[in-house]
Amino acid sequence: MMTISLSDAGKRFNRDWIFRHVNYTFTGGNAYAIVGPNGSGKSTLLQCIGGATAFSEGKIEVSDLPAGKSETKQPASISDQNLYKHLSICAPYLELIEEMTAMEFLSFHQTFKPLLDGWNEKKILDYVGLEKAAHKQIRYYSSGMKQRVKLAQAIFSNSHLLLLDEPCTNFDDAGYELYKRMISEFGNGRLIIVSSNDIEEYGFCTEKISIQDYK
Ligand SMILES: Nc1ncnc2c1ncn2[C@@H]1O[C@H](COP(=O)(O)OP(=O)(O)OP(=O)(O)O)[C@@H](O)[C@H]1O
Repeated sequence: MMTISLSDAGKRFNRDWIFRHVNYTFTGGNAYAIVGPNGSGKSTLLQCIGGATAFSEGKIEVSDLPAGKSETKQPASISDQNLYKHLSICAPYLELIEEMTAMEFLSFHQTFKPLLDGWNEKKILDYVGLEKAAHKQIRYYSSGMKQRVKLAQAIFSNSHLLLLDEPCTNFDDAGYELYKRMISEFGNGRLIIVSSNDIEEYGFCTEKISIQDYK
């Protein structure tokens, strides 16, 4: 079970503080929404949690208790340098490798981040409705199709921490349905943090963090 604790965490760019004094504990098996207006710092907080960028002040502590171990055992703490091994992320600023086909991309990606047990590239592309485009270069995909690949890559990676930044960008109604189905089928037991302003994207989250409370 993964736990992430933020103590007095803050982030600034140059002289501007984006958020400060965040004291919060995220625990595995739960889903959290980070909400706030455009430019308020939702993506920045998510990137700091994922270790893509550092907090400017405060502390982040991450621990993970392997499944099946007794809760009384001391959880293993995870260093900042190792956190990336435990997480997967879907975000607008992360690029796909457009020269590859979706099949090649998932295949490449799983060489450094294994897929969920029992899944392979073909099964995943079938699941997300891209079976006909599986062997087409991603550069020829529509924006919604690209988003399906991004989301599939994050959700079907075998990770305990799932960071979703505006996960339904460019989705049509069927895309939203697919997203909800994926969360309910593959979200259990994971720690999920969604950064979004769209209730359709974060409606399943049980906890809500308003970034405006940390200005
Ligand atoms: N690398 C950077 N250098 C300087 N300022 C930055 C940088 N990245 C983000 N910012 C600023 O930090 C603030 C928060 O940006 P962020 O992208 O986290 O907001 P957001 O809440 O996710 O917005 P949106 O809802 O539009 O996605 C913005 O004012 C932005 O201009």
